[in-house]
Amino acid sequence: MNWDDTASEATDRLVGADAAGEDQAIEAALRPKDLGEFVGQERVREQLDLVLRAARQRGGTADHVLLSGAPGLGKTTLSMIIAAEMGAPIRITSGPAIQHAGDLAAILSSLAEGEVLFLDEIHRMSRPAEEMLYMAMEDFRVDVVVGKGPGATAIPLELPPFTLVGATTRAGLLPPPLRDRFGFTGHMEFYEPAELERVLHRSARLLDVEIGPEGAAEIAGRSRGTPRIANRLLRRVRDYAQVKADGVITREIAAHALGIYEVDARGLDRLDRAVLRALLKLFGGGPVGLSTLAVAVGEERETVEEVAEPFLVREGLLARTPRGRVATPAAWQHLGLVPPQQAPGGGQPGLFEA
Ligand SMILES: Nc1ncnc2c1ncn2[C@@H]1O[C@H](COP(=O)(O)OP(=O)(O)OP(=O)(O)O)[C@@H](O)[C@H]1O
Ligand SMILES: [Mg+2]
Repeated sequence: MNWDDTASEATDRLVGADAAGEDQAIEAALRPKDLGEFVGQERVREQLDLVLRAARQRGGTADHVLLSGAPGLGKTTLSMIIAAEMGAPIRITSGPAIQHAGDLAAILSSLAEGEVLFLDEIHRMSRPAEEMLYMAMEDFRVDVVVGKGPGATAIPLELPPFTLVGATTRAGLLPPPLRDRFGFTGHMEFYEPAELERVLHRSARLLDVEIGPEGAAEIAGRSRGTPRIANRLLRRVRDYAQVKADGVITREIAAHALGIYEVDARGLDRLDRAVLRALLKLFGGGPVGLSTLAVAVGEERETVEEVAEPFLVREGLLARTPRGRVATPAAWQHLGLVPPQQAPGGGQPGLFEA
């Protein structure tokens, strides 16, 4: 068995960026179908638009495209848009699904001319498959090895021109020879609240939910810059609006509903706040070691480090220093607490220092 506790902990969260069970079915329905519908990511969209237009004008296939960015920012969505814009079919697979080079050879040799091959989690492909991919990308050719040992021969196989779209959450893990073979790399950024509001209005329309501008702003502010989270929070708020009110999502309804789910105004959930509160209240804002902090909140080290901390760091609430975890002034402010040095009576500075 291969239980990945950290991953399951992360996907169970309402504000987790990875796709959870319920998401997968509904995401297909909410996916923008063309570049015009795709919200935000202006730079990537503009660049990609040029790449695709030029390819269409030439009547050829588009260059290989690498999409990198955090989970839930729209990489899979964009890959489908690329195929749609090129009027090409799309084949979907992922790095972990390709165990052997032979698996990849089978997929590549069955591609139609101009087809888009979407390779999700491309950083998790096996080494031999990766090497086969180099040649396929560059020369549209693979060597299929027949037989074993000294009698083995490599039979070259011509491939029809195709467009590889690779997606990765960890661009840094890609070997440079692979990265270099993409004609275009799009880095997906976290979304601005105003962009998430547009995503929310669009999704609400598709889900046939009535939402006011302030309701959308309230949800957007809690969505951690991520459309997937925005769409998920929208569904929870919709339930609440339907059961407890007249179905219309206002600022008040959104704030109430997300309060019930313990997602606060900045998008922190119970775990995030537990970590911050322990850091502030038990350790005076740090520095404190990760293990000590994890014990204090009754979680595994990995959960604190991989599930809670990245967002706290991104939000400027927590810093990882060589001496341990340290809270920033914004953390005190967010939890409505006063740092010890400023407390009336002087507090007890130095008490928790190493
Ligand atoms: N720019 C956007 N405009 C509107 N909706 C978006 C946008 N980007 C993403 N979404 C929505 O967010 C959801 C998640 O997007 P998607 O599955 O493409 O993310 P991803 O980057 O592939 O995530 P992962 O890394 O987990 O595979 C989709 O349902 C999609 O509808
Ligand atoms: Mg995806």
